[in-house]
Amino acid sequence: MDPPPSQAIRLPASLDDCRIASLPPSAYYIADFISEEEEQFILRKIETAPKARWRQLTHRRLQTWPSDLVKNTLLDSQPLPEWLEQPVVSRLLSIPLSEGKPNIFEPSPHGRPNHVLINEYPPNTGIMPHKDGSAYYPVVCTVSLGSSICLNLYKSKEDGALDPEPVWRILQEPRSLLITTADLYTEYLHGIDALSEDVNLSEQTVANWHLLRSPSLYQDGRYERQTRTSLTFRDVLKVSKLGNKLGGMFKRP
Ligand SMILES: O=C(O)CCC(=O)C(=O)O
Ligand SMILES: [Fe+2]
Repeated sequence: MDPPPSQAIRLPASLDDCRIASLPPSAYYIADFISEEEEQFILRKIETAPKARWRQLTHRRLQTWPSDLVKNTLLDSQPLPEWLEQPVVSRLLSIPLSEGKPNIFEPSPHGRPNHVLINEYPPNTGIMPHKDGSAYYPVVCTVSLGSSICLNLYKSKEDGALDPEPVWRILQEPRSLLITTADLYTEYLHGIDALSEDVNLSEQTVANWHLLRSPSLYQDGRYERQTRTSLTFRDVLKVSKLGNKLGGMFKRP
């Protein structure tokens, strides 16, 4: 299965050009981050991965690449497979934060994402509001495939309880990239409602409305979900070179 030829995707000159202005710093949304051919290619790779790659939760299933974390640590020093590096990681690293500035992963420990979580959401499936925790550098890059879906952002109340009404909603279209960082990583929770359709979609209720590829699709305020697959690219802070250590243990003195 060969990757599709690199398409003429026109990326923004910098992330500044696609910042979601109505959110606290900083979140970025690029509607056309990959082509339809690239979307299909990645979906095929996920589908044809060995069955043992899938972890089945009650409603959702997921894959982790190159492997699961153990105590917040990436034990496997293997690189990501080529189909996750190209085109997504290379494109992520090619966009400067502002013109003339480095990319968003430049200050991260490994200078690039080293881990990808793949989540599959059939209609009526979501993910409970949560924070991503301390295992990762606080930059989250999410590529969406197959369907649009709404991500909700929540604020915790003073007493730590969750305010059940989301403060913002971000609509993620298929082939889009969403990047969330900083306060959105540390102070807010994110989640997806388990719905068959997203409702009440409008310029007033969707934070990234002006950055959408096809706002006219949501003109009546509703979107009936198909299966949406997300790829979450992050830099795991702790990487243990277990393989090398084991190699060392078996060396002759
Ligand atoms: O699928 C998504 O967009 C969110 C996934 C997520 O929040 C997570 O796996 O931590
Ligand atoms: Fe998350």
